[in-house]
Amino acid sequence: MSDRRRSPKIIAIVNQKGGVGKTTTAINLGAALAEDGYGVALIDLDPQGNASTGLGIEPEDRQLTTYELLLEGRALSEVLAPTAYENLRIVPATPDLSSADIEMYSNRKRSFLLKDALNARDVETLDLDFILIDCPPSLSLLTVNAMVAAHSVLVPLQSEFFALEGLSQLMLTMREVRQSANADLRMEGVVLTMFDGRNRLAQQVLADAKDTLGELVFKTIVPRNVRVSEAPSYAQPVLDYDPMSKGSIAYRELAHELTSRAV
Ligand SMILES: Nc1ncnc2c1ncn2[C@@H]1O[C@H](COP(=O)(O)OP(=O)(O)OP(=O)(O)O)[C@@H](O)[C@H]1O
Repeated sequence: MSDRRRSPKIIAIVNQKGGVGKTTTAINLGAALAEDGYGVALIDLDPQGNASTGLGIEPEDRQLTTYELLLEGRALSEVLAPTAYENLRIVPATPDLSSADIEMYSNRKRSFLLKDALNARDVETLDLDFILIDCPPSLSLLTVNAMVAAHSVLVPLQSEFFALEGLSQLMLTMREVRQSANADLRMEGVVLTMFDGRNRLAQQVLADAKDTLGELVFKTIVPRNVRVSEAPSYAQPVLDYDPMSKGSIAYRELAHELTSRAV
């Protein structure tokens, strides 16, 4: 581990399109970073709670969740749950979080609730290098909270028709957040997911993404790989379920690409 920070780097995993690989990337990038010895906390900010399920947190074990972190003043240290990986912990989510958007609106600090929770003093004592935030498929107040709290945004992009269409709206939201609440918010990068190199459309999406976004496109491309899609039903990251699968190799590469940049 090259650069152990006192304050973790906070990365929001965002795409308002559903089913593009946000949760899969949060779980497996988190697992790959943890495998490399980094301390990682994954915050499940999606009321579907798929990241929590995918990491084996049973619904009955989700007493303290992202909801309590955001709306009931619980500290990160209280709501973090262990996973099978020593270095990977998670703040789980339940469907309760779906009402958070509405409840937050009446709060004057509604966009800053997650930032305030992650700025609390206890966070520096938790031995964390990265906090990954798995966002819901919308640009709702929950996602805005993630962007306000984060140092950077990582966008999983599924290699399919219209993949790039939603990006301009996402960039616009980032610009608004920069202007109003988080001037330093950076684009960490765009990672192509579920990529099938034999598919001409996928190749076209990759070419278009590189044209539009240049260096912001990660060199690592996550292939479509059935082992990746099987792993959540065994409540495991694919890195555990099938360590040598193409999906596992890609997520390890993504972790290396991320950490080889200035953190
Ligand atoms: N590389 C991959 N190869 C095969 N299947 C994949 C891959 N990545 C993700 N999937 C599958 O695609 C589906 C959607 O992925 P995922 O849940 O990560 O997307 P999401 O963007 O988090 O969805 P939502 O917007 O609903 O939160 C899941 O069934 C997942 O297992």
